[in-house]
Amino acid sequence: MSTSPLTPSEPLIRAEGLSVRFGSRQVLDRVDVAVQPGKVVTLIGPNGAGKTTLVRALLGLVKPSSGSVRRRPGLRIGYMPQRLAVDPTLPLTVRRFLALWRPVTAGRMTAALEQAGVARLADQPVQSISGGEMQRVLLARALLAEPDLLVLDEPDQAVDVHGQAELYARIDAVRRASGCGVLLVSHDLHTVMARTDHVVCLNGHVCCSGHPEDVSRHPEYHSLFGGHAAELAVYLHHHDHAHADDGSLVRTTEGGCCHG
Ligand SMILES: Nc1ncnc2c1ncn2[C@@H]1O[C@H](COP(=O)(O)OP(=O)(O)OP(=O)(O)O)[C@@H](O)[C@H]1O
Repeated sequence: MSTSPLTPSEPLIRAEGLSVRFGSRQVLDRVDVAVQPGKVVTLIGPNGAGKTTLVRALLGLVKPSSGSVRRRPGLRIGYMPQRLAVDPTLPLTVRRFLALWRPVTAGRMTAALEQAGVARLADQPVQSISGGEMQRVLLARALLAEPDLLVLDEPDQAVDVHGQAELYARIDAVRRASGCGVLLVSHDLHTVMARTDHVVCLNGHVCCSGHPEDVSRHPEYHSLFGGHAAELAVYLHHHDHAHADDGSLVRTTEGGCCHG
């Protein structure tokens, strides 16, 4: 198994045979995943499946017990964690909160706040903003890195349905403008299926992975997500097309396979 850095013709980041143990408990078992520039890869799986652990191992925050994580040299990663505790006693505006981690120019700060749709909150105390607004502030924080790879751990939690659509539109706009790759953890199967290039269905190991439509037909996906999976299979059945760059319809083929 190679441990050398990835070249420009390879993905931005790649995990191969990645296993993680916490004490005697094996949380990840020989997981393979890779993110290409400009593509969205989504990790789905039940609670405790190891999604956050996989993200943290990719970021170098958790040490694998075996396997490798390789990156392009100099890869800039913007990470939006599931949550970030803010000390309620610290008098911090959103702007100052965002500057806690790295020196930021005023122009970069403004751009990140605008890209995340929170420019109007810049001078509000960070403790006073809502949960959904905080998610977008955390997106702005990830964007300050000017990332080649945006890693978003459940960005849609605490966000209402309207807010979710807007949040995903913003993430999509960033991806299109910068060409960054996106690695997403989500429990929102509808969003995953509609907005993802590649899905990895995780439950300690990779149950199945591939194009969302292919994964939605996979028996392991159905056994993990039960009734929700069936609803989506019906929904997806009518979506046997894609859109070309000019907006025209392109029929896509039925079938395909999943890779475990
Ligand atoms: N630092 C740690 N030490 C011990 N066990 C841990 C640690 N981090 C995670 N775990 C355990 O590993 C398992 C996987 O956790 P993880 O947070 O990766 O799951 P997840 O798929 O992200 O779950 P969720 O959907 O609930 O966020 C859980 O059982 C968790 O308790």
